[in-house]
Formats: sequence, structure tokens, C-alpha cells
Amino acid sequence: MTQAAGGGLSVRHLSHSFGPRRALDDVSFEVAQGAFCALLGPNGAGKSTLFALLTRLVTTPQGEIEVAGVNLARHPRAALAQMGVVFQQPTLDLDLTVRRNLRYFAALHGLSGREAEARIDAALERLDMAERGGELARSLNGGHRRRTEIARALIHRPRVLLLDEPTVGLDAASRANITRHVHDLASDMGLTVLWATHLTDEVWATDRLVILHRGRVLADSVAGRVAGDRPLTEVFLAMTGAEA
Ligand SMILES: Nc1ncnc2c1ncn2[C@@H]1O[C@H](COP(=O)(O)OP(=O)(O)OP(=O)(O)O)[C@@H](O)[C@H]1O
Repeated sequence: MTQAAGGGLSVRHLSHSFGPRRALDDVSFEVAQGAFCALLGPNGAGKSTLFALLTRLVTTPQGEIEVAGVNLARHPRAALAQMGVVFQQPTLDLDLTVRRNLRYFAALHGLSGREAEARIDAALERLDMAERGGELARSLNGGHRRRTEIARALIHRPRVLLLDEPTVGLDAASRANITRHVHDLASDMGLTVLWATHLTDEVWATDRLVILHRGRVLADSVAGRVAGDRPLTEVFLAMTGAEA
């Protein structure tokens, strides 16, 4: 039985090419339920391609994905229902309030009325955004906009949360804050998290760490173990040859 069966995520022998370019080459890893897994890779490593496959924006005949025990290719709707996604590009409607953005998303999932409001309250509360529900998304800073998107991704109660470089463009304080919030979601709610990044300072020593480079998995372990007695940044740069 795979780890995904218990609410985790399983990726097995996944490959994908864009024409002659191999973006992912036999990628396999598993994330246990409630674990925070950092998917670390330099630009062009294949992180966005992997996210596109996980969310079915792109499909491939090579390999298998299981979300909370549900096979994505065979049961796409059921698998996607278990998944919350925060894409790299912001997707809030800036002319709506925070709460209206969330309500709209709840409606897409067939939720309305009291049930929707209760879930929106809970999601905003979790992200320390309870006071901001009435504000226009446009008036929020980048960090609060991202937190709104994370709250939105929780409304349908997914078991697996995917975030594709969610801190791009944020200042250091907002980055640290969001990184901590999402770690808390894993440890407090048992949410399985896959967090794509190219920034080693967002990875905690206790995190699961998958290092992706040129479409291949170079390391798959606990971050502290991958780093050993050296700073993770040094180990990552040595592995990938990326510029600091
Ligand atoms: N639509 C596409 N058509 C052709 N090649 C693509 C396409 N999307 C990605 N690639 C190529 O696939 C490889 C992996 O790209 P991908 O965007 O998945 O990497 P990434 O790790 O997300 O990098 P970044 O952080 O820059 O987004 C790269 O060589 C990229 O040029």
C-alpha cells in the first residue's frame, strides 16, 4: 500500500516531455499524510511541469499519481476533490472583497449558505485573516493576498495542499510568515503539503525534502539528513551547480 492511501501523495515513475525536451524523467516520491514536503529545484528543474501534471492541466501516459489514495488518471474528479492548489500566479479577483473571493470559490464546490460561511470563517481564522474578510483584495499587501489564496484552497477541505513557489515576490517577513503558517497546517491539521520552491531558507530541517534538477530527483529524504553538517544552501548548490 502507498503512503497516499492514508491521505498522502504518491508520484510513481512520472515522465513528461514538451516535444524533444524532457521536463520530467522518471520522477517518483511519496509524501505521508500530514508531512510537509519541500520540492526544491532551480529554475527549469521541472517543478511547474510536475504541478501541471498533479492538477491535470497537463496529462501524460507515463507514470502514476495518487492523491489521498485516489488514482488521478482513473478518478480525476475524486482525486482533484482531495487537493487544494495555490498556483504561482495570483488568481484573486482584486475588485472583490476577501470574503467574496472565498464565497465564489465555495460556490464552485457546491457550497453555499451557512455551511460556506462557517468554512470561510474557519479558513480565514487559520491564516490569521479573520479581520480582513471585508477588505477589497486589491487593498491587501502581497503576503495577505497569498494568505487569502491559501485560505481559499482549504475551503473544500482537501487532504493534500500543493503550493507552487507561493512566496515569489514577497518580502522576507511575509515569506517567513507564510512558510510558518503552511508548516502549521501540516502539523496541526494533518494536511499533506507539497511546497515547491527554489529557496533553501524556506525548508526546515525536519521537512521532507525532494530535490529536483533537470527533471530528475537528486535527493529524497529528511532535509536535515540531506544537508548533513553543512548548510542546505551549500549542498543544494553543489548538487545542482545553480548560481547562488
Ligand atoms: N509549455 C512548455 N513548452 C516547452 N517547454 C516547456 C514548457 N513548460 C516547461 N518547459 C520546459 O520544461 C523544463 C521544466 O520547466 P518547469 O517550468 O517545469 O521548471 P520549474 O522548475 O518550474 O522552473 P521555474 O521555477 O522557472 O518555473 C524547462 O526546460 C522548460 O523550458
